[in-house]
Amino acid sequence: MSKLRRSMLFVPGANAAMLSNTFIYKPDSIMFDLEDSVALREKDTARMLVFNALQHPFYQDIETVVRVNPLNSEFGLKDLNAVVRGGADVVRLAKTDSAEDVIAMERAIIEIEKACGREVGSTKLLAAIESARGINNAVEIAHASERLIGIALGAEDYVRDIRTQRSPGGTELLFARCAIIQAARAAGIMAFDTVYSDVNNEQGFLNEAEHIKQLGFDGKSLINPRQIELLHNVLAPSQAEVDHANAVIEAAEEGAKQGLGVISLNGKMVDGPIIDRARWTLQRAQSGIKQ
Ligand SMILES: CC(=O)SCCNC(=O)CCNC(=O)[C@H](O)C(C)(C)COP(=O)(O)OP(=O)(O)OC[C@H]1O[C@@H](n2cnc3c(N)ncnc32)[C@H](O)[C@@H]1OP(=O)(O)O
Ligand SMILES: O=C([O-])CC(=O)C(=O)O
Ligand SMILES: [Mg+2]
Repeated sequence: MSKLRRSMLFVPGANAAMLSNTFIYKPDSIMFDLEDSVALREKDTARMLVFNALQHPFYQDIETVVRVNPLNSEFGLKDLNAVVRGGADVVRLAKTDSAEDVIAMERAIIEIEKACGREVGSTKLLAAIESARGINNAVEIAHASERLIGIALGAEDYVRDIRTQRSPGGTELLFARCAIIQAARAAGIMAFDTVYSDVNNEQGFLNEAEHIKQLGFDGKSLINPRQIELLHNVLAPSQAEVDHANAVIEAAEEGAKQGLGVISLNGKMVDGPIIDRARWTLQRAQSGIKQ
């Protein structure tokens, strides 16, 4: 079973209090941020705080992702050094516009891994696409490095770039979301949706979570711990789905004994993709059932 990455919680890198206790909320991944949530005058402090947090025992049993500043900024290479040496599992590239951005980041990581004795290839990458140009290049970006665990949408920057704003139904993001899903699946990597910024709007968050589940995303970037359980519950299969998946597997096994490739269950066709889907539902159920 591939690693679960339903919830990836952003934590502002300069916020010492949040850095010291975020692990208690148990998101699937913690995403320390050195980029847009950190003020310019706090960049150096944030880098040091995140470097220390990465090495703390509390963060050894949870996946750590760090969003670094772009390499062409004055902070990018310093961030990368701290993050790779600190032992982050994954580096998140912000504002990825092209495959070259990923390749440049990979080259820089290789140098640092060699210099600090970290196994070459052990630092994974996650590319966030946040512009029209990036969406146009999503396929190349998704294939740009063996280190990529996935690609993600960054919608706040994206809507600014295409000159609109986010709406409750997300019409303005449909093209970008589908482009990301398509590119990720074709490359065999994961797809992550963007943050929902209206923190106190629980119903709006739930609607968006249902929408991105239907589109096929593996998970979503989050900005607040209250969003974690809500998201996990939306992404979990219901008891009825689990019961149906078990019935499909049983019927498929019975059909296989009789040498049948396609069978009927309660008047509905069951064949290869439907059986695969049932197995996937049962795998997801191991992490919880919808309440
Ligand atoms: C467009 C982008 O780039 S998005 C990515 C960058 N942005 C971020 O990282 C923002 C992360 N989120 C936050 O900073 C905050 O959640 C805010 C500012 C959005 C809302 O803050 P608040 O209104 O204080 O949140 P809330 O009242 O729900 O906080 C409850 C508790 O959760 C903690 N908390 C809130 N957000 C986070 C977080 N992202 N990570 C860890 N802990 C958090 C608070 O410190 C508080 O803890 P306490 O009870 O021990 O005092
Ligand atoms: O990647 C995200 O979801 C957050 C972000 O930077 C954006 O929306 O611009
Ligand atoms: Mg952004």
